[in-house]
Amino acid sequence: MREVEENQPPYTGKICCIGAGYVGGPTMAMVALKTGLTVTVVDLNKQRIDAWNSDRLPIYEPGLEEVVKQTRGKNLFFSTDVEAAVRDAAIIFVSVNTPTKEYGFGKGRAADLTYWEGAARSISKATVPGSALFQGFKIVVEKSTVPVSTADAMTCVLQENCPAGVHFQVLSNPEFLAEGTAIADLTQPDRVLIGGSMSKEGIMAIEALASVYAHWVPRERIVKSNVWSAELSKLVANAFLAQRISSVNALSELCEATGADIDHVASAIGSDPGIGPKFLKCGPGFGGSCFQKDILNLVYLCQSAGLTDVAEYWLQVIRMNDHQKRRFGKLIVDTMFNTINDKKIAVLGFAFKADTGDTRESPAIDICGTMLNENAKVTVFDPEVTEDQVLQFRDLDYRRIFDTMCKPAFIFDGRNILDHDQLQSIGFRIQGLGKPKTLEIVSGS
Ligand SMILES: NC(=O)c1ccc[n+]([C@@H]2O[C@H](COP(=O)([O-])OP(=O)(O)OC[C@H]3O[C@@H](n4cnc5c(N)ncnc54)[C@H](O)[C@@H]3O)[C@@H](O)[C@H]2O)c1
Ligand SMILES: O=c1ccn([C@@H]2O[C@H](COP(=O)(O)OP(=O)(O)O[C@H]3O[C@H](CO)[C@@H](O)[C@H](O)[C@H]3O)[C@@H](O)[C@H]2O)c(=O)[nH]1
Repeated sequence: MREVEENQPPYTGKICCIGAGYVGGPTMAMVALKTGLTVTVVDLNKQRIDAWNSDRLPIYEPGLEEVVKQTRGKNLFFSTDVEAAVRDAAIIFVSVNTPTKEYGFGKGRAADLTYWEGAARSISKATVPGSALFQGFKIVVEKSTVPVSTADAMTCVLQENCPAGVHFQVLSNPEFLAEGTAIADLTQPDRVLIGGSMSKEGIMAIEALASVYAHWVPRERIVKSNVWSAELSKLVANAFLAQRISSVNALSELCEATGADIDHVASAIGSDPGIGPKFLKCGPGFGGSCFQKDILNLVYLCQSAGLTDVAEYWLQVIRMNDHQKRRFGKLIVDTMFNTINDKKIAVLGFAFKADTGDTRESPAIDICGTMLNENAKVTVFDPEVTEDQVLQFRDLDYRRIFDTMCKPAFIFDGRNILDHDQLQSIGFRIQGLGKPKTLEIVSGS
C-alpha cells in the first residue's frame, strides 16, 4: 500500500454521484468546493434536480446554500442525464436511498436494495468503449449505507454487464454526516473511511479516492480497511449511537419514578472519559431516516448468520425507542387528568431534530398520532426549511402564551430545553422527560 501511496498521482478526472438527496447533494457540493474537480450529481427525480438548480434547494442545511452558490455552474452540476455523467467520470459515487424492505423476505428488517441495483445497472449501461477510466478501471464508491458484502454483489452486476476489458473497483466509503450539521461535518470530518479490495488494483482505487479527500482532510483522518469492515462499521456506528440514546431514555423513566433528574445523571456519567458527554440527551425517542433502518439491517444480518442472541441484543434498542415514544404520549394524557378529548394542544417542532426540515421517522409523528387517537385538537408548528424562519422555542413569549391558555396550563418538554423554573414561576405546569412528575409537585406542595 505504501508504494502506491507514494507513487500514484492524485486523481484529476471528473466525478459523478448517483442520488441527489440529503447525502449526495451536500457531500458533492463539498467535494466540488474543496477539490475544484468537476462534479455532476444525477438523479432520476427531475423535480429534485430542478430544485437543486433553483434558488430554493430541495433540502435545508445550515451553510449549504453558500457552498452551492460558490460552485454550481462552475464545477458542480445537477442533471437527470445519468448516462452521460457516468460515462465521463472515472469515479462514481452511489448515494441512492436504501430504505427498510417492505415486502417479501426480510420484510420490515432487511435493506431494500432495489435503488442500489438500479444504480449499478445504470453504470453498466453507460460504461461503453471510450468511457472515462482511471488506470484502466472505473471506481464505484458506495456512499449509501448497505449490508455487508453489497460491494461484492455490485462488482458482480457491473462486471457481468459491461463490455469485455472494462474493469471495476468497488469501494465502501460510508457517510457519517448528521442532518442539521452536514456542512460542518463534511468540512471537518472525524474520519473518512475507505474500504476496498486488498489487491493491487483495489489499493490503487483506495488511493485515488483518498487523494480526492486529501484536498482538505488531514491524511491521518483518512482510514483505510477491507471492504467488509467499512460496510459493517457504518451500521455499527449508528447502532452504538442509538444504543446510548435508548440507554439514557430508559433511565429517564427510572428518574421519574425515583425523583432523580436525568440531566444531572447524564452530566455526571458523561464526565467519565470512558463514557463521554455526547448522545446522552434524553428525548421523546430517536428519529430520522438512519438509526432505526440501520439497526434493523444489522439485526437482519445477525439473524441471517444465525446469531439470534446478538440480533435480540440490538433489537432491544429499537424496542426501548418505541417504548419511549409511547410513554411520552401516555404521560401527556395521564398528566392532563387522563383526558385530552377536545383539548387544544400545540406541538412545537415536527422534524426529527433541530435545524432540518426532514420528518422521516420523527417521534412527533407517533406522539401526534397518540394525541389524535385521544381526540385532542392538535396544531403543529415547525420552522422547517428556510433559515430566516428558524425560531428557538426557548425564546417565545411564554407569559403571553400563558395568559391566553385554559388553566391549568401544561407544557410537555420532550427535549428538556426550556427553563422549567421560570415557566413554573409564570404558572405553567411543566413536565419534562426524566424529571419529577408535575402532579406530584402539585400534591406535595
Ligand atoms: N440522510 C442522512 O443523513 C444520511 C447520512 C449518512 C448516510 N446515509 C445513507 O445515504 C443513502 C442516501 O440517503 P439520503 O438521505 O440522501 O436519501 P434520499 O432519499 O434523500 O436520496 C436518494 C436519492 O437517490 C435517487 N435515486 C434512487 N435510485 C436512483 C437511481 N437508480 N438513479 C438515480 N437516482 C436514484 C432518489 O431519487 C433520491 O433523490 C442511504 O443509504 C442512507 O442510509 C444517509
Ligand atoms: O443525545 C441525543 C442525540 C440525538 N438524539 C436523537 O437522535 C436522532 C438522530 O440524531 P442525529 O444522530 O443527530 O442525526 P442523524 O442525521 O440521524 O445522524 C445519524 O445518522 C446518520 C445517518 O446514518 C449518521 O451519518 C450520523 O453519524 C448519525 O449521528 C434525532 O431524533 C435526535 O433528536 C437524542 O434523542 N439524543
